Amino acid sequence: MYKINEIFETIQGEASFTGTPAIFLRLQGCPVGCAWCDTKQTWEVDNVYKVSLDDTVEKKADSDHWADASAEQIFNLFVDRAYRAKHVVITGGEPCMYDLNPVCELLHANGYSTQIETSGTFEILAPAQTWVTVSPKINMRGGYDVLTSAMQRADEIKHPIAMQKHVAELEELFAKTGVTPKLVYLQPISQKVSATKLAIETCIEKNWRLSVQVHKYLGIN
Ligand SMILES: C[S@@+](CC[C@H](N)C(=O)[O-])C[C@H]1O[C@@H](n2cnc3c(N)ncnc32)[C@H](O)[C@@H]1O
Ligand SMILES: Nc1nc2[nH]cc(C(=O)O)c2c(=O)[nH]1
Ligand code: SF4
Ligand SMILES: [Mg+2]
Repeated sequence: MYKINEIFETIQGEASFTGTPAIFLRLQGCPVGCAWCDTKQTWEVDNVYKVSLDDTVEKKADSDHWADASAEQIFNLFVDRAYRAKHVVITGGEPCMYDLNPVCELLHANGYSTQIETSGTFEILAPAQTWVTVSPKINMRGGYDVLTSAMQRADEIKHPIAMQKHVAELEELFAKTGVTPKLVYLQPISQKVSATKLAIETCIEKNWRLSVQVHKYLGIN
């Protein structure tokens, strides 16, 4: 069973798949505790806030309500809701707290592509075809060995930044893990003007890419 915070259809607003119609599956629970996290409502799994699956679909506002669902229930819901997107983004919270093989395999068998957004603090349990976006949480909870294997598995790295030290810690991580990622995105934290300026300058300097959370500028989910 997966604990679902919300399910909605939108446009992927971050990194390589920006602009791609996608169904978002947001899972409940994350122990990492990033100060600037924009989905703090997903951190705790409180049984008081357990609701029915229908009550987690296309939420009007962020909430810490969640529902249990199996891979089959998730897929059936996509069909019932007549979602048209064929790309599924599994995010959270921290989705790698769950074994994502069952849901990804079922979705692949039914013609969907899958993508995971993860902090690299838990082992990634997902099929080889799944696109993995690692947003490495450096100096946060989670072991270094797990983070290294997540970096090796990653199809893209997406790093939220606001200060020069965030750039330095990313480069230190590349040196420490010996991983030179194919695709590196810098994502300004919370659309801050100074963070955006730093990200633009750094991307040009290092030939990395910019990810600006397009959905937030558009005011969509
Ligand atoms: C909310 S997290 C959920 C998935 C997973 N826990 C992770 O951190 O990758 C999804 C993405 O949003 C990024 N993010 C979270 N808060 C942000 C913020 N305030 N500004 C920019 N990016 C943010 C994360 O680093 C991650 O890349
Ligand atoms: N449109 C849209 N794109 C996203 N890309 C990553 C998201 C996330 O919260 O993980 C996200 C999100 O919440 N909405
Ligand atoms: S790891 Fe992801 S969900 Fe967890 S606190 Fe950090 S940004 Fe938020
Ligand atoms: Mg988001």
